[in-house]
Amino acid sequence: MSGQKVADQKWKIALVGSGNWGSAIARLVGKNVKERSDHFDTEVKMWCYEEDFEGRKLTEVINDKHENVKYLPGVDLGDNVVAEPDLAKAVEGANALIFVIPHQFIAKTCEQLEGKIAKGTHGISLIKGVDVKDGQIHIFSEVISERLGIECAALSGANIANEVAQDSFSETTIGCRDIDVAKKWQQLFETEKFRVAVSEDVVGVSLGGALKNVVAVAAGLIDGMKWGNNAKQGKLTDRSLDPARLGSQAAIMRIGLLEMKRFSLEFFPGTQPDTFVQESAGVADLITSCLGGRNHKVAAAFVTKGKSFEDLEKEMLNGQKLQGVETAKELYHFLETRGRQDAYPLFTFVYRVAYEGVKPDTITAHI
Ligand SMILES: NC(=O)C1=CN([C@@H]2O[C@H](COP(=O)(O)OP(=O)(O)OC[C@H]3O[C@@H](n4cnc5c(N)ncnc54)[C@H](O)[C@@H]3O)[C@@H](O)[C@H]2O)C=CC1
Ligand SMILES: O=C(CO)COP(=O)(O)O
Repeated sequence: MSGQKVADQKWKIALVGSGNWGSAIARLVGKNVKERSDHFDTEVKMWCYEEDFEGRKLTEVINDKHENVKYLPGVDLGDNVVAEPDLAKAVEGANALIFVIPHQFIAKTCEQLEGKIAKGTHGISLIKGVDVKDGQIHIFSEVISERLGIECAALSGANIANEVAQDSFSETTIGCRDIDVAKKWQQLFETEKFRVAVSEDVVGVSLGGALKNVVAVAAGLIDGMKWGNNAKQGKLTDRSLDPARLGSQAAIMRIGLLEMKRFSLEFFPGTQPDTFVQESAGVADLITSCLGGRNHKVAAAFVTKGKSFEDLEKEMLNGQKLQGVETAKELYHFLETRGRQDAYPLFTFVYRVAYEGVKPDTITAHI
């Protein structure tokens, strides 16, 4: 592709991932490439980490029904989205890769891809999390870029997969330093109902999505503590917010947002503080996740059911993965190596509740 302007290149897309968000994005991208076939190859490969589904291979069922019956049931993915269990085959011939797997699996997945990706391939990470190793912290665009030797942008925003899959209106942010490449990604993802803004702040876009997951856990704990009576009366719903407690939620979001910003500026100098307030990847994603995401839902159940996060993830998410609790652990260990846990009381509190048995109702003594 060298020498050719990005706008004139025809991109062939492959997704590395096929979970709840992966499938919703595969559907959206699948529709767009059909409509924009001058710019994109019309087949979209989707790598599936293979598993059995009711006695059959999940990939076979997806390709038969054009539906990810496990991770996005009831949604037509389109006949040009092709599930592929072999990672190397899934990315073969693609020159644009969308990375969308739970963050704990990216290292292993990159390991399998090393040496298999052509120079000049474009990447974008939709993963919400951070990579912490040997006292160092990185965003996943950097990890992918370094491991695979390709440029990698980021996409993050207030995007609940099931809502995007129903074409509800929402916004997102692409972080990409090369404006021509950013425009091409925008052309791939944007629809009338899925608005895509572009920012050069790849780090801010990535950290907004990663860090808000920890805050969403705290928000869920708050809701869980106030749900006691409703739960007993059988009125508990995924999104039941007690109107009398909205101030508590707002307090968690405000405190959380400040920690997110402080953390980003301290450890990723050059992050643009405006990203957190102006972009969907910042405050909008924080609000959405604190009101309605999986992290919030499971954290509320942690209080009401008294089970571990690990057990609740298995029980409530049917194979989908929580990112916030794992991220809280990674942040805690990173901060510990620098003696900075006390500067981030909310992040630290979430870690202590999840892993050290600290009681959620002591939150106000900690933050
Ligand atoms: N679901 C959502 O609403 C949104 C999710 N995200 C982010 O996108 C990323 C991916 O999330 P989802 O697509 O929702 O995934 P998910 O939470 O549905 O996770 C299930 C996926 O993980 C795969 N998996 C399980 N074990 C694996 C392994 N060992 N190696 C590789 N893959 C394995 C499963 O096959 C399945 O495809 C996460 O970082 C998440 O925070 C971002 C925006 C919205
Ligand atoms: O990132 C998300 C919404 O933007 C989804 O958050 P959860 O993983 O908590 O569902």
